[in-house]
Amino acid sequence: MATDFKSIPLIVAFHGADISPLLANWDDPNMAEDKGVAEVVRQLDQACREAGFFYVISLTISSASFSIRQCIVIKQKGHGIPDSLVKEVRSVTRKFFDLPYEEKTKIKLSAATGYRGYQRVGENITKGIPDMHEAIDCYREVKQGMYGAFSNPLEGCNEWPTNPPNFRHLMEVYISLCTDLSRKIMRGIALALGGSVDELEGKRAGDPFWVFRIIGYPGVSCGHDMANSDIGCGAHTDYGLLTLVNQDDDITALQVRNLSGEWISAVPIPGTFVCNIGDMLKILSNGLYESTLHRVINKSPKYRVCVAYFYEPNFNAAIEPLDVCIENSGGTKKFEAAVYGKHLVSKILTNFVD
Ligand SMILES: O=C(O)CCC(=O)C(=O)O
Ligand SMILES: [Fe+2]
Repeated sequence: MATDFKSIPLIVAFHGADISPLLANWDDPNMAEDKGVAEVVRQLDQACREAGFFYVISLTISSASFSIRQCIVIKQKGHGIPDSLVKEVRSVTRKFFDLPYEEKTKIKLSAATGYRGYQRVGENITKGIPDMHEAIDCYREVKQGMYGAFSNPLEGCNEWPTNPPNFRHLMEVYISLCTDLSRKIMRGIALALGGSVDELEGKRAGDPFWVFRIIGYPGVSCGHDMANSDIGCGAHTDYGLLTLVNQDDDITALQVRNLSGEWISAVPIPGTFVCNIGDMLKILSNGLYESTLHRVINKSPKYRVCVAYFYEPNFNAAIEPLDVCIENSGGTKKFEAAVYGKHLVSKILTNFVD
């Protein structure tokens, strides 16, 4: 939202590049001195300032059809999420949503399940309006009394379907790989903000919470009542640090708002994640980075699948602007400290009607 961007910047991972990559050097304490890393960090900074959204690509460059001039280059080694797994995650998601409602609702989300599980189309609410999507919501486990009273609503284990049979295993492997990838990207963002490599670890996000949404958006001809709303997911910002969106390759539906209020499509690029920054990173950066408004409208006749992984701070972290960001943004602290878990719980409690 910070500028009038007209497209989402691209960050590319590919074989054979001679630029030393952020992802291959992520655990090197001196990684900031690597020229290749410095270039990635510069471009991450630009993407976060201008759009708050960027693509990360895991294809070989020859199979990607876009202008290399726009790309931020990261070598593939160390990326860690095979494209076959990324696709399989969408494929089992589609199989689950294809099941009859009676089957899906066996893992129904409710206050009693810690807001984990399946929700039907229209059950999730954004700013008072039902969203035209169905979903399975998952969160990192919260044990009873783990963080005190404020975490009570989220206590519980995830509700996984038994059909398709490999669903849970696949998703858990995927979540773990998304956590690793996000941590590496956040190291680049920490440097981009002028902090140390581990600025966004330890008490801030050394033990990161995660949120995981498995989402299906009916197409316009799928028989759902579109009279009330054709919005798959209403305009919102994400709550945490960094989101990795794994979307269908053939449907353009995710839209991102720029400074003048235009909605810019995050056109799918096969083999990529769309990444965006959340409210907690906006606070940490003292507003240098914006958590950009986005929404989803599926105007296609086809059913759209999206699997969104959200990398978050420690659940009980008090998040406030980094000193270096206050200095770099005029010296005034623009946000008071916010406890991440409280922010999350307050959002979740307004997302559902009883
Ligand atoms: O469906 C998408 O592309 C994005 C979904 C989203 O923005 C969210 O779940 O926060
Ligand atoms: Fe979102």
